[in-house]
Amino acid sequence: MEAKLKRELGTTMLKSAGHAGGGCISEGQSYHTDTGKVFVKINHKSEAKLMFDGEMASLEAIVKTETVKVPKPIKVIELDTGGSVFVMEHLDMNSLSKYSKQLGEKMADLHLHNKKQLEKLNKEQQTVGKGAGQSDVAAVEKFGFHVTTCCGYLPQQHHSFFSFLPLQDNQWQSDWVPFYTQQRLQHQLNMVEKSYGDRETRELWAELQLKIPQFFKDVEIVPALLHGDLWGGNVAECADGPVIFDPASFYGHSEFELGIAGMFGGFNSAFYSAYHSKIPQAPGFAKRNQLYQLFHYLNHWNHFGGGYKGSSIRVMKTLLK
Ligand SMILES: Nc1ncnc2c1ncn2[C@@H]1O[C@H](COP(=O)(O)OP(=O)(O)OP(=O)(O)O)[C@@H](O)[C@H]1O
Repeated sequence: MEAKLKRELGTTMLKSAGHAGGGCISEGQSYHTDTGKVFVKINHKSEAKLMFDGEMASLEAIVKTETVKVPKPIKVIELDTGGSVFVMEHLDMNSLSKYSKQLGEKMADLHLHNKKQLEKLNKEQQTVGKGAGQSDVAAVEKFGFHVTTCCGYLPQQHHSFFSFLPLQDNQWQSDWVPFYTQQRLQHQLNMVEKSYGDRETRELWAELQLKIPQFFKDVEIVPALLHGDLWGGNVAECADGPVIFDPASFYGHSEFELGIAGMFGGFNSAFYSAYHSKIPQAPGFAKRNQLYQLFHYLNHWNHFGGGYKGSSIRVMKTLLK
Protein backbone atom coordinates (compact mmCIF):
# COMPACT_ATOMS: atom_id res chain seq x y z
CA MET A 1 0.00 0.00 0.00
CA GLU A 2 2.78 2.43 0.88
CA ALA A 3 4.45 2.16 -2.54
CA LYS A 4 1.17 2.95 -4.21
CA LEU A 5 0.53 5.85 -1.83
CA LYS A 6 3.96 7.31 -2.66
CA ARG A 7 3.29 7.04 -6.36
CA GLU A 8 -0.22 8.43 -6.23
CA LEU A 9 0.75 11.31 -3.97
CA GLY A 10 3.95 12.02 -5.90
CA THR A 11 6.00 12.11 -2.73
CA THR A 12 9.48 10.71 -2.16
CA MET A 13 9.08 10.79 1.60
CA LEU A 14 6.38 8.72 3.26
CA LYS A 15 7.12 8.28 6.92
CA SER A 16 4.59 6.92 9.35
CA ALA A 17 3.59 9.50 11.94
CA GLY A 18 1.59 7.15 14.09
CA HIS A 19 -1.72 5.45 14.28
CA ALA A 20 -4.43 8.03 14.77
CA GLY A 21 -6.99 5.67 16.11
CA GLY A 22 -9.66 5.59 13.49
CA GLY A 23 -13.30 4.98 14.17
CA CYS A 24 -15.14 1.72 13.93
CA ILE A 25 -15.30 2.04 10.16
CA SER A 26 -11.80 2.58 8.89
CA GLU A 27 -8.25 2.42 10.19
CA GLY A 28 -6.57 5.78 10.49
CA GLN A 29 -2.89 6.41 9.93
CA SER A 30 -0.83 9.58 9.58
CA TYR A 31 2.24 10.09 7.39
CA HIS A 32 4.82 12.78 6.78
CA THR A 33 5.15 13.54 3.06
CA ASP A 34 7.14 16.03 0.98
CA THR A 35 4.26 18.49 1.19
CA GLY A 36 3.19 18.03 4.81
CA LYS A 37 1.42 15.63 7.11
CA VAL A 38 -1.51 13.62 5.78
CA PHE A 39 -4.17 11.49 7.44
CA VAL A 40 -5.08 8.29 5.62
CA LYS A 41 -8.25 6.28 6.18
CA ILE A 42 -8.04 2.70 5.02
CA ASN A 43 -10.97 0.38 4.36
CA HIS A 44 -10.52 -3.00 2.73
CA LYS A 45 -14.07 -3.50 1.48
CA SER A 46 -14.83 -3.05 -2.20
CA GLU A 47 -17.62 -0.56 -1.43
CA ALA A 48 -15.15 1.70 0.36
CA LYS A 49 -14.45 3.69 -2.81
CA LEU A 50 -18.05 4.83 -3.01
CA MET A 51 -18.02 5.81 0.65
CA PHE A 52 -14.73 7.72 0.36
CA ASP A 53 -15.79 9.43 -2.88
CA GLY A 54 -18.85 10.73 -1.01
CA GLU A 55 -16.73 11.94 1.88
CA MET A 56 -14.25 13.61 -0.47
CA ALA A 57 -17.01 15.44 -2.38
CA SER A 58 -18.57 16.51 0.93
CA LEU A 59 -15.29 17.95 2.21
CA GLU A 60 -14.67 19.71 -1.11
CA ALA A 61 -18.10 21.33 -0.98
CA ILE A 62 -17.59 22.50 2.61
CA VAL A 63 -14.08 23.83 1.88
CA LYS A 64 -15.49 25.94 -0.97
CA THR A 65 -17.85 27.77 1.38
CA GLU A 66 -14.91 29.09 3.45
CA THR A 67 -17.08 28.91 6.57
CA VAL A 68 -16.12 26.08 8.90
CA LYS A 69 -12.77 24.31 9.01
CA VAL A 70 -12.57 20.74 7.72
CA PRO A 71 -9.53 18.63 6.78
CA LYS A 72 -8.68 19.42 3.15
CA PRO A 73 -9.36 16.34 1.04
CA ILE A 74 -6.49 15.14 -1.16
CA LYS A 75 -7.26 11.86 -2.97
CA VAL A 76 -9.18 8.60 -2.97
CA ILE A 77 -6.94 5.76 -4.10
CA GLU A 78 -8.06 2.24 -4.96
CA LEU A 79 -5.83 -0.50 -3.58
CA ASP A 80 -4.70 -3.38 -5.78
CA THR A 81 -5.77 -5.76 -3.04
CA GLY A 82 -9.35 -4.42 -3.05
CA GLY A 83 -10.60 -1.65 -0.83
CA SER A 84 -9.54 1.98 -0.90
CA VAL A 85 -7.76 4.66 1.03
CA PHE A 86 -8.75 8.25 1.47
CA VAL A 87 -5.97 10.78 1.93
CA MET A 88 -6.63 14.14 3.53
CA GLU A 89 -4.78 16.86 5.37
CA HIS A 90 -3.75 15.78 8.88
CA LEU A 91 -5.06 18.04 11.62
CA ASP A 92 -4.02 17.98 15.26
CA MET A 93 -7.38 17.78 16.95
CA ASN A 94 -8.55 17.82 20.55
CA SER A 95 -12.01 17.43 22.05
CA LEU A 96 -14.24 20.44 21.55
CA SER A 97 -14.08 22.62 24.67
CA LYS A 98 -13.23 26.28 24.30
CA TYR A 99 -14.53 26.71 20.75
CA SER A 100 -18.18 25.63 21.13
CA LYS A 101 -19.53 29.10 20.51
CA GLN A 102 -17.38 29.52 17.41
CA LEU A 103 -18.58 26.15 16.13
CA GLY A 104 -22.19 27.34 16.52
CA GLU A 105 -21.45 30.49 14.54
CA LYS A 106 -19.54 28.66 11.84
CA MET A 107 -22.19 25.97 11.42
CA ALA A 108 -24.77 28.73 10.94
CA ASP A 109 -22.45 30.38 8.37
CA LEU A 110 -22.19 27.07 6.54
CA HIS A 111 -25.97 26.70 6.52
CA LEU A 112 -26.50 30.28 5.35
CA HIS A 113 -23.87 30.15 2.63
CA ASN A 114 -26.06 28.85 -0.19
CA LYS A 115 -28.89 31.22 0.75
CA LYS A 116 -26.48 34.13 0.35
CA GLN A 117 -25.31 32.75 -2.98
CA LEU A 118 -28.92 32.53 -4.17
CA GLU A 119 -29.52 36.11 -3.12
CA LYS A 120 -26.42 37.24 -5.00
CA LEU A 121 -27.54 35.36 -8.06
CA ASN A 122 -30.97 36.96 -7.92
CA LYS A 123 -29.47 40.40 -7.69
CA GLU A 124 -27.21 39.75 -10.64
CA GLN A 125 -30.06 38.53 -12.74
CA GLN A 126 -31.88 41.76 -12.14
CA THR A 127 -28.85 43.69 -13.33
CA VAL A 128 -28.93 44.67 -16.99
CA GLY A 129 -26.64 42.55 -19.16
CA LYS A 130 -26.51 39.50 -16.93
CA GLY A 131 -29.25 37.10 -17.78
CA ALA A 132 -29.87 33.64 -16.43
CA GLY A 133 -27.00 31.24 -16.99
CA GLN A 134 -24.44 34.03 -17.32
CA SER A 135 -23.38 34.20 -13.71
CA ASP A 136 -20.24 32.93 -12.00
CA VAL A 137 -22.08 32.66 -8.68
CA ALA A 138 -22.46 29.01 -7.67
CA ALA A 139 -25.83 28.49 -6.02
CA VAL A 140 -27.99 25.42 -5.59
CA GLU A 141 -31.75 25.59 -5.98
CA LYS A 142 -32.66 22.00 -5.16
CA PHE A 143 -32.32 19.43 -2.40
CA GLY A 144 -29.86 16.59 -2.89
CA PHE A 145 -26.20 16.23 -3.80
CA HIS A 146 -24.19 15.40 -6.92
CA VAL A 147 -22.81 12.17 -5.46
CA THR A 148 -23.99 9.39 -3.18
CA THR A 149 -22.99 9.84 0.44
CA CYS A 150 -22.89 7.33 3.26
CA CYS A 151 -24.46 8.16 6.60
CA GLY A 152 -23.31 5.35 8.81
CA TYR A 153 -20.88 2.55 8.96
CA LEU A 154 -19.27 0.41 6.36
CA PRO A 155 -17.52 -2.00 8.68
CA GLN A 156 -14.19 -3.55 7.84
CA GLN A 157 -15.35 -7.04 8.60
CA HIS A 158 -18.64 -8.44 7.51
CA HIS A 159 -20.93 -8.57 10.46
CA SER A 160 -24.38 -10.07 10.43
CA PHE A 161 -25.95 -6.84 11.73
CA PHE A 162 -24.54 -4.91 8.82
CA SER A 163 -26.27 -6.48 5.90
CA PHE A 164 -26.80 -3.26 4.01
CA LEU A 165 -24.82 -0.34 2.68
CA PRO A 166 -25.80 2.92 4.37
CA LEU A 167 -26.07 4.79 1.08
CA GLN A 168 -28.11 7.94 0.84
CA ASP A 169 -30.22 8.64 -2.21
CA ASN A 170 -29.25 12.22 -3.02
CA GLN A 171 -31.14 12.57 -6.28
CA TRP A 172 -32.11 16.23 -6.71
CA GLN A 173 -35.65 17.30 -5.80
CA SER A 174 -37.29 20.73 -5.87
CA ASP A 175 -39.19 20.24 -2.63
CA TRP A 176 -37.78 19.34 0.73
CA VAL A 177 -40.77 17.53 2.25
CA PRO A 178 -40.99 14.82 -0.43
CA PHE A 179 -37.18 14.59 -0.45
CA TYR A 180 -37.02 13.98 3.29
CA THR A 181 -40.08 11.75 3.40
CA GLN A 182 -39.14 9.53 0.47
CA GLN A 183 -35.37 9.63 0.15
CA ARG A 184 -34.59 9.63 3.84
CA LEU A 185 -37.40 8.23 6.03
CA GLN A 186 -39.04 5.87 3.52
CA HIS A 187 -35.63 4.52 2.55
CA GLN A 188 -34.87 3.60 6.19
CA LEU A 189 -38.35 2.20 6.70
CA ASN A 190 -37.98 -0.01 3.63
CA MET A 191 -34.87 -1.51 5.20
CA VAL A 192 -36.60 -1.97 8.55
CA GLU A 193 -39.45 -3.69 6.72
CA LYS A 194 -37.03 -5.96 4.89
CA SER A 195 -35.11 -6.96 8.01
CA TYR A 196 -37.82 -7.09 10.65
CA GLY A 197 -41.23 -6.80 8.95
CA ASP A 198 -42.51 -5.08 12.08
CA ARG A 199 -46.24 -4.54 11.92
CA GLU A 200 -46.50 -1.76 14.51
CA THR A 201 -43.87 0.30 12.67
CA ARG A 202 -45.63 -0.24 9.35
CA GLU A 203 -48.93 0.96 10.80
CA LEU A 204 -47.41 3.99 12.54
CA TRP A 205 -45.61 5.00 9.36
CA ALA A 206 -48.79 4.73 7.28
CA GLU A 207 -50.35 7.34 9.57
CA LEU A 208 -47.27 9.50 10.07
CA GLN A 209 -46.56 9.88 6.36
CA LEU A 210 -49.84 11.69 5.88
CA LYS A 211 -49.13 14.05 8.73
CA ILE A 212 -45.62 15.14 7.74
CA PRO A 213 -46.63 18.14 5.56
CA GLN A 214 -48.38 19.67 8.61
CA PHE A 215 -45.05 19.96 10.42
CA PHE A 216 -43.83 22.30 7.71
CA LYS A 217 -46.66 24.81 7.55
CA ASP A 218 -45.40 28.36 7.14
CA VAL A 219 -41.70 27.52 7.09
CA GLU A 220 -39.58 28.60 4.20
CA ILE A 221 -36.84 26.09 3.42
CA VAL A 222 -33.86 27.15 1.36
CA PRO A 223 -31.39 24.39 0.44
CA ALA A 224 -28.46 24.54 2.87
CA LEU A 225 -25.20 22.62 2.55
CA LEU A 226 -25.15 20.23 5.51
CA HIS A 227 -22.40 18.20 7.15
CA GLY A 228 -25.03 15.49 7.32
CA ASP A 229 -23.75 13.45 10.27
CA LEU A 230 -22.98 16.07 12.90
CA TRP A 231 -22.79 14.03 16.08
CA GLY A 232 -20.34 14.78 18.89
CA GLY A 233 -17.80 12.26 17.51
CA ASN A 234 -17.41 14.27 14.31
CA VAL A 235 -16.54 17.65 15.83
CA ALA A 236 -13.29 18.73 17.48
CA GLU A 237 -11.00 21.71 17.79
CA CYS A 238 -7.56 22.66 16.56
CA ALA A 239 -5.39 25.30 18.23
CA ASP A 240 -7.02 28.03 16.15
CA GLY A 241 -10.68 27.05 16.21
CA PRO A 242 -13.31 24.36 15.75
CA VAL A 243 -13.22 21.67 13.08
CA ILE A 244 -15.76 19.19 11.72
CA PHE A 245 -14.93 15.97 9.86
CA ASP A 246 -16.37 12.72 8.46
CA PRO A 247 -19.27 14.42 6.61
CA ALA A 248 -22.08 12.89 4.56
CA SER A 249 -23.16 16.13 2.92
CA PHE A 250 -26.19 17.12 0.92
CA TYR A 251 -28.31 20.21 0.40
CA GLY A 252 -31.21 20.02 2.82
CA HIS A 253 -33.10 21.79 5.59
CA SER A 254 -30.64 23.35 8.04
CA GLU A 255 -32.71 21.99 10.95
CA PHE A 256 -31.89 18.43 9.89
CA GLU A 257 -28.33 19.02 11.12
CA LEU A 258 -29.55 19.65 14.66
CA GLY A 259 -31.32 16.29 14.81
CA ILE A 260 -28.36 14.02 15.49
CA ALA A 261 -26.46 16.84 17.22
CA GLY A 262 -29.04 16.66 20.00
CA MET A 263 -29.03 12.87 20.38
CA PHE A 264 -25.66 11.85 21.80
CA GLY A 265 -24.37 14.96 23.56
CA GLY A 266 -21.29 16.98 22.70
CA PHE A 267 -22.98 20.31 22.00
CA ASN A 268 -23.51 22.78 24.82
CA SER A 269 -25.69 25.85 25.22
CA ALA A 270 -22.91 28.14 23.94
CA PHE A 271 -23.06 26.22 20.65
CA TYR A 272 -26.84 26.47 20.37
CA SER A 273 -27.17 30.13 21.35
CA ALA A 274 -24.45 31.16 18.90
CA TYR A 275 -26.11 29.08 16.17
CA HIS A 276 -29.60 30.43 16.81
CA SER A 277 -28.43 34.02 17.02
CA LYS A 278 -27.72 33.62 13.29
CA ILE A 279 -30.51 31.15 12.43
CA PRO A 280 -33.39 31.66 14.87
CA GLN A 281 -35.66 28.72 15.68
CA ALA A 282 -38.67 28.82 13.34
CA PRO A 283 -42.17 28.00 14.64
CA GLY A 284 -42.67 24.23 14.94
CA PHE A 285 -38.94 23.61 15.43
CA ALA A 286 -39.33 21.13 18.31
CA LYS A 287 -41.65 18.80 16.38
CA ARG A 288 -39.47 18.86 13.29
CA ASN A 289 -36.43 18.19 15.47
CA GLN A 290 -38.07 14.91 16.48
CA LEU A 291 -38.95 14.16 12.90
CA TYR A 292 -35.28 14.64 12.02
CA GLN A 293 -34.15 12.45 14.91
CA LEU A 294 -36.48 9.72 13.67
CA PHE A 295 -34.21 9.26 10.64
CA HIS A 296 -31.24 8.61 12.93
CA TYR A 297 -33.14 6.24 15.22
CA LEU A 298 -34.23 4.23 12.19
CA ASN A 299 -30.71 4.34 10.76
CA HIS A 300 -29.37 3.05 14.09
CA TRP A 301 -32.03 0.35 14.20
CA ASN A 302 -30.88 -0.76 10.75
CA HIS A 303 -27.24 -0.68 11.83
CA PHE A 304 -27.35 -2.13 15.29
CA GLY A 305 -30.53 -4.13 15.47
CA GLY A 306 -33.49 -4.14 17.80
CA GLY A 307 -32.05 -1.93 20.56
CA TYR A 308 -33.20 1.15 18.67
CA LYS A 309 -36.65 -0.20 17.82
CA GLY A 310 -38.13 1.20 21.04
CA SER A 311 -36.83 4.72 20.40
CA SER A 312 -37.98 4.66 16.79
CA ILE A 313 -41.51 3.65 17.80
CA ARG A 314 -41.60 6.13 20.68
CA VAL A 315 -40.70 9.05 18.40
CA MET A 316 -43.27 8.01 15.82
CA LYS A 317 -45.96 7.87 18.51
CA THR A 318 -44.99 11.28 19.89
CA LEU A 319 -45.17 12.76 16.41
CA LEU A 320 -48.66 11.35 15.94
CA LYS A 321 -50.00 12.87 19.18
N1 LIG B 1 -7.77 14.79 9.20
C1 LIG B 1 -7.47 14.19 10.33
N2 LIG B 1 -6.31 14.41 10.96
C2 LIG B 1 -5.99 13.78 12.11
N3 LIG B 1 -6.79 12.90 12.74
C3 LIG B 1 -7.99 12.64 12.17
C4 LIG B 1 -8.39 13.25 10.95
N4 LIG B 1 -9.62 12.80 10.62
C5 LIG B 1 -9.96 11.93 11.58
N5 LIG B 1 -9.00 11.82 12.53
C6 LIG B 1 -9.01 10.96 13.74
O1 LIG B 1 -9.53 9.68 13.42
C7 LIG B 1 -10.74 9.41 14.12
C8 LIG B 1 -11.74 8.71 13.22
O2 LIG B 1 -12.06 9.53 12.11
P1 LIG B 1 -13.44 9.42 11.34
O3 LIG B 1 -14.58 9.64 12.27
O4 LIG B 1 -13.36 10.28 10.15
O5 LIG B 1 -13.33 7.90 10.93
P2 LIG B 1 -14.40 6.80 10.63
O6 LIG B 1 -13.63 5.58 10.31
O7 LIG B 1 -15.35 7.30 9.63
O8 LIG B 1 -15.01 6.57 12.05
P3 LIG B 1 -16.33 6.76 12.90
O9 LIG B 1 -17.36 7.38 12.03
O10 LIG B 1 -16.60 5.41 13.39
O11 LIG B 1 -15.89 7.69 14.01
C9 LIG B 1 -11.23 10.78 14.59
O12 LIG B 1 -11.96 10.70 15.76
C10 LIG B 1 -9.92 11.53 14.78
O13 LIG B 1 -9.38 11.27 16.04
